[in-house]
Amino acid sequence: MSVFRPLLFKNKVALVTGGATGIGKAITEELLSLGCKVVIASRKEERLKATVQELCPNSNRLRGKVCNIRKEDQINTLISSTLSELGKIDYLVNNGGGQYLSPVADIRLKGWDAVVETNLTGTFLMCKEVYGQWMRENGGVIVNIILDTSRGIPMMAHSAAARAGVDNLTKSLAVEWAANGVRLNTVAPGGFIYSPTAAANYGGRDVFEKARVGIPAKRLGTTQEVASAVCFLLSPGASFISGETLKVDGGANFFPSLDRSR
Ligand SMILES: CCCCCCC/C=C/C(=O)SCCNC(=O)CCNC(=O)[C@H](O)C(C)(C)COP(=O)(O)OP(=O)(O)OC[C@H]1O[C@@H](n2cnc3c(N)ncnc32)[C@H](O)[C@@H]1OP(=O)(O)O
Ligand SMILES: NC(=O)C1=CN([C@@H]2O[C@H](COP(=O)(O)OP(=O)(O)OC[C@H]3O[C@@H](n4cnc5c(N)ncnc54)[C@H](OP(=O)(O)O)[C@@H]3O)[C@@H](O)[C@H]2O)C=CC1
Repeated sequence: MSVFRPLLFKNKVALVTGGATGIGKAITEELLSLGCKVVIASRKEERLKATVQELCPNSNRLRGKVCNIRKEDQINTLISSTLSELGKIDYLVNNGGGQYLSPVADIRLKGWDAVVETNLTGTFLMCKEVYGQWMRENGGVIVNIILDTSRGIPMMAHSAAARAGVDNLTKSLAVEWAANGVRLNTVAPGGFIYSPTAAANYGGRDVFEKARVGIPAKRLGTTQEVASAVCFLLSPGASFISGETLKVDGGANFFPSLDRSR
């Protein structure tokens, strides 16, 4: 059950990238339950269709739109078509993203560029376009999902660099756009929020289970727990919070050792 008051969200329009799977799907579910209209956007049409069918089969409060956030023209169309269909964009959640595991020595330039384009440039383009087409005149709230990069991320250095860029971009925009009524914050999940799609990218549930020892709470995080943090930051309850980074990691950042061999 939602911990938020539905009235605060009723009839708001939210755009969630990567909203068909994992954390994004949990955010979508929470926003729908609060009365929002939601547009989910990502590359694979079949995932979008399946999620729309599962969560909202009999209404058009949930729409899926194919968009690769590495493509500026596709982002432009995503924003303009959302505005022409739904009339406004109150909330943007930049959740779509990812990377692959590799030591830095083996990362090729093409792979580095792919990860930076997806996570940093994609977020920059989404923010810039939604601001230019709507939020500059009308205000709004943006939440960017990153990884917690505060101690670096060995084997994911490309993504860590890109996500740290998103974190800092968020702070700059929070200042630049404050006078236009736009708030932006970052949510930084610790490494191990279990979802089937996330696990599939990293060798299955076992890889996530092994991380428990490094988490003071001794359990994995859930996608719903990330969704709650996102909805708090979107809500009027956070109306004087901007440029902040909220970690959702069960205290893992403060744990002295992430030695996963124990
Ligand atoms: C020890 C376990 C740690 C678990 C940590 C858990 C914490 C984090 C969890 C999450 O982030 S969950 C989200 C996971 N989801 C994803 O990561 C999915 C999205 N990922 C991607 O789409 C890709 O990783 C991408 C690189 C961002 C985009 O890939 P795409 O295939 O679209 O790019 P291309 O342009 O085709 O490839 C460019 C280039 O990139 C290199 N590369 C891509 N994938 C890999 C790979 N798996 N291994 C090595 N290299 C890869 C490669 O150089 C590609 O060029 P070519 O060699 O194919 O010419
Ligand atoms: N699970 C975890 O432990 C953690 C996850 N995160 C981050 O949270 C976010 C959600 O991850 P999670 O739900 O776990 O994993 P998922 O793999 O389920 O989510 C990634 C989503 O991003 C979308 N996506 C990827 N590349 C693009 C692109 N170029 N354009 C548009 N959409 C794209 C994918 O859809 P499609 O492939 O159809 O395009 C997918 O829906 C990601 O940014 C992830 O890195 C951060 C910390 C920890």
